[in-house]
Amino acid sequence: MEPPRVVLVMGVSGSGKSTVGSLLATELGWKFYDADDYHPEENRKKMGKGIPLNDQDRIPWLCNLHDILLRNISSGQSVVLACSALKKIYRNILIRGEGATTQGYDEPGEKGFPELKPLVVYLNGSFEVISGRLAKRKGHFMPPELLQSQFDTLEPPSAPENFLSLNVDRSVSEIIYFIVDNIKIK
Ligand SMILES: Nc1ncnc2c1ncn2[C@@H]1O[C@H](COP(=O)(O)OP(=O)(O)O)[C@@H](O)[C@H]1O
Ligand SMILES: O=C(O)[C@H](O)[C@@H](O)[C@H](O)[C@H](O)COP(=O)(O)O
Repeated sequence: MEPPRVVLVMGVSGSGKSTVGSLLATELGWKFYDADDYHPEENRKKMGKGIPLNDQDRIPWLCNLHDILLRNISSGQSVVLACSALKKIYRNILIRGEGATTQGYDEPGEKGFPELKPLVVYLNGSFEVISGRLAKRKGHFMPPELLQSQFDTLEPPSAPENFLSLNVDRSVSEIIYFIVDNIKIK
């Protein structure tokens, strides 16, 4: 049997993480988690007031998501996670848990636990395209004014991260096709 896998769909607000992540999970028959659903109330209120989150706000949220990923992988369940994961240290926390705040990228994670080695799908796009999409999006707590701070915080994935960078100018179905194709050949 194939070992369980994780795909992390990341990018700034409005890059298409929730849209691509949920359809991808359906296509693959994997479980889908949207990190937005796991923000504590304080984080939602802060973003709702137009104040960007900082490391202190994000680290406990990311640690909780790490635990969720680990539980799924330990029970043999493959997962797609849509999460902004803007900085490299945030992605490292998703993979390795709280210890990642003091560990280097290549140091071993928690002993006795299966290692999470996600495929990181980075949805990249210009400020203009993404802000245009956010301006049209209805009923979401994230104010479009926070987009610049998201770009300022963003650290795109780089080696040795296992990543795929896809431009959001492509259609959602094309993006999903590329991801599924990449998963099949690995
Ligand atoms: N590749 C795409 N092409 C056109 N519109 C898209 C694409 N991806 C997402 N969208 C639209 O852009 C908006 C933001 O997408 P969403 O999935 O909510 O982003 P995120 O979860 O990253 O904030 C939504 O209205 C969605 O329908
Ligand atoms: O780390 C953060 O600052 C947040 O996670 C942020 O990046 C995320 O984008 C919001 O939760 C809004 O949700 P959307 O990404 O769905 O707009």
